[in-house]
Amino acid sequence: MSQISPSKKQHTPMMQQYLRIKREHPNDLVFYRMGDFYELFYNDAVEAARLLDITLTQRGQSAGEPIPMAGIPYHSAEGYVARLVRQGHTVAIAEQIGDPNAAKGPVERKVVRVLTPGTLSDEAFLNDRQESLLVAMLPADDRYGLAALDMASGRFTVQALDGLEALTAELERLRPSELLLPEDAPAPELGTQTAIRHQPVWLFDLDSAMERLTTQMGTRDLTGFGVQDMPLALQAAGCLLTYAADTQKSTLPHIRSIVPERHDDSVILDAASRRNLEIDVNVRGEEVHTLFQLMDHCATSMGSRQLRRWLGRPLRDRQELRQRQHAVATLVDDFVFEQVKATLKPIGDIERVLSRIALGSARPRDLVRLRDAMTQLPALQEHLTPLDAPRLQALKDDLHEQPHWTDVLNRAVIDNPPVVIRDGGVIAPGFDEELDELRGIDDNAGEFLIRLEEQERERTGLSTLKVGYNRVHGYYIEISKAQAREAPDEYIRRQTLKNAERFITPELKEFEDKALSAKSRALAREKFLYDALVRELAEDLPNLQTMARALAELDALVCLADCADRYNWTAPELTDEAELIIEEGRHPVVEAVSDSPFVPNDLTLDNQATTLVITGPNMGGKSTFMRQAAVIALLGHIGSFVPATRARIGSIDRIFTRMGSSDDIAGGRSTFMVEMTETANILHNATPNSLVIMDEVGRGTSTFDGLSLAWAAASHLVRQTRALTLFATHYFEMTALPEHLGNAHNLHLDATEHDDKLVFLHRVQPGPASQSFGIQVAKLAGVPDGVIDAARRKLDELEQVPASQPSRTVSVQEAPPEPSGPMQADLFAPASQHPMVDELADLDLDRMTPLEALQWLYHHKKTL
Ligand SMILES: Nc1ncnc2c1ncn2[C@@H]1O[C@H](COP(=O)(O)OP(=O)(O)OP(=O)(O)O)[C@@H](O)[C@H]1O
Repeated sequence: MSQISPSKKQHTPMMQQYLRIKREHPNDLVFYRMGDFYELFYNDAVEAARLLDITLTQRGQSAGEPIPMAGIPYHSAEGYVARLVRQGHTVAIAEQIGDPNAAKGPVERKVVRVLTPGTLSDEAFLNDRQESLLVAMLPADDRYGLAALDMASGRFTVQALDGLEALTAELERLRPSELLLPEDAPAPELGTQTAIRHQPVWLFDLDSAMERLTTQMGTRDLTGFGVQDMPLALQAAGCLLTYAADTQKSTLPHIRSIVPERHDDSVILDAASRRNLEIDVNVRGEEVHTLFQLMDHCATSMGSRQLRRWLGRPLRDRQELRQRQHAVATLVDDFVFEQVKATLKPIGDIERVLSRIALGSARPRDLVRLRDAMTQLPALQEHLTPLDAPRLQALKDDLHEQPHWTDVLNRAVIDNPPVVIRDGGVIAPGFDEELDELRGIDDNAGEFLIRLEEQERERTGLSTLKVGYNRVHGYYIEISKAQAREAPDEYIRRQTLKNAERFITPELKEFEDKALSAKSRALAREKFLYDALVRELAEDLPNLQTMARALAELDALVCLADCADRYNWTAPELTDEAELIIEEGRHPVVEAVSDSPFVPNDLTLDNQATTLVITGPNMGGKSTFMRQAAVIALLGHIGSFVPATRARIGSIDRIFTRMGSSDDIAGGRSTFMVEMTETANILHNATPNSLVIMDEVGRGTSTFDGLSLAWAAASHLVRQTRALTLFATHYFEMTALPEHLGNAHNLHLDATEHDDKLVFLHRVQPGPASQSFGIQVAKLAGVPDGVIDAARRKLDELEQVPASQPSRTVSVQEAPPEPSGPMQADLFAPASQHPMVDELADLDLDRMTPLEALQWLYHHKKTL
């Protein structure tokens, strides 16, 4: 493949210019503007041709070698750029900025913007219901500084994290589009959608970061933002801002504050729990059947993104939650939310419009959207004024009317402007006298030409004479070939066509000069007025951003009220105890997608009952019951109503879930290893205020190992951690736990056999389950009859195993569980007569090599 030749001298001047630009953007695909095309050269061309499936051609030669080239029409560039950026590439747009007529040599060109996955603000590139985040991360030992920016809204946050687990959880929550990290740091495990960019270490320097941040915020220091104790995060923030500003070639005026997100302020969900609870992506990584999808009835995309943020970061601040809840209750009353929602509906994505205004890339329709939003403010005021909720009143104040802007935008912009300002036709008549005058000349042109045509036809007596205009040759008088010879002498030939001749006259030329200059002057004037308007709006950004954020929050609150009404949710009582008490709770998503009626269930987790051991058949509803408890706790912590007739939700600090996982092949960990890693995390980090959900812990290994581990983990949670724990298991032996530990209780779900059919009741009852129905469920799942019969026979056989043999299960009475005693010995108690056990007891492990031990195991395994 042709490489860029190192010798610059031999290249054409244009190529020299290109290579200069390319040298500054070695890692970007450079879109080099040439007339109506963006051209890519050399390796960029090859890469783009492959990625976009466009033709790879050649453009002459430079430095004695052919130049590979691929071109994209300027008008359709947006779609191509979007595709490249979505695939994680970066694109540098080099525009012509000089005047082609004035330039000697190639027109001056400059990179005006670099488009990267995490720094987009254009509508065409973004998912309107989801943020696209640029995140920078700085590791130091086992601590991490993290900064996150949503370029399209200017929301900028920082946080300090302890440990890899916390980092993974945060990255899972933020799902960055692009991640910056020092060049010497290894990239963390992430979803494939994140583009990783290593940055020079010096970009993370603390002093430069402080300088950059204070300049950005226009403050002397950062004390006002409460971030001074987070140096690592600030270093990451500094690097992030440098990178972001560099891509936009702008100072990013819409970033006006830096918000610390402290771990302790929110209910922490680790990465696995976020996935298990299917908050905004389901376990298959899709958005269907998620809590977010169920709840997102927001009127605006700003509201949807706010709701997603709330769900992603449930809060512990009771005051804040109570205020939200009060607002939701007020909106539910008398269905006020319906009116407010209808008023919000016509409002566009003002948050993103304002960012484009700040970045100077706002389009005419953005201004119309802003105007339309402002038109709704009086109605919102009217709806909100009588409502007695402090949060709604605060929002009402932020949504005050904007008479100045409503007036200016109404006068300035026509109703349905074109997509871009390039060809004019955006500024309304009557807004600017000079523009009106220039347009007047242009508008009168039509009349003048008709008059001229009539006059000339009459004067010359030529019936085929007509006056016309084309872009290349300008105005002309056209006469058919047959009559052309009779054209008057002062007619000057301009163009010869097959059947006609075209002429110009001094009068028409004079008119042309005036009309064309009026046209281009009008266009220039219009662009000037448009830019001035955008600049003026940008100066009022703080006020306008407050409005946009209030709109987003109001919309999200209205959405919570809508859900409360639509799904029949109620206000939970938020308490400060370590408790979770639910009456007739439902799982909102299962309820919504299920054809059969959902069976509501109660739950009490408090200091008398910290652990509930849940047994019951497969498909009985254990996972659903546990998940719904977590979802209800989570909803309570975003200020929402919950799917239950009553709920008391204590102050929950973390939600842990250990549920069925798959192999982490990429990470080189088996199912069992993943399961144990997650269990270890819970045992280390859960507190009495944590909600812990354990589903079938231990099933990934042999029965005895699994049961022992499950038992030990559950006992630890009851005795040491005292976390609010739901523990579902298929080990019936686990139901003996409550006999030994007062704070543990049994619950079960049941099924009955009716006419040889299995009917799941889905009703949670006190006490342990009586049987497991595993074989019946297998039958239901379509396992062949022959296999089912064989399984039944095997089951009978196992159930008749004499007590001296290792049994399939350990009955409740036999169950070991002297909690303080050594678990393993107890569990093996019924099997102690087995000769292998005696032999095992006689082994002198201290004198055996690992290999000998392994050989012993192999030997006995063979005899099984
Ligand atoms: N309370 C309920 N009311 C109605 N249907 C329910 C209820 N709970 C669960 N279901 C239905 O039963 C199905 C199985 O539930 P779930 O996965 O919770 O069972 P499980 O006991 O955890 O099964 P397994 O032990 O095989 O994991 C759900 O997909 C749902 O359709």
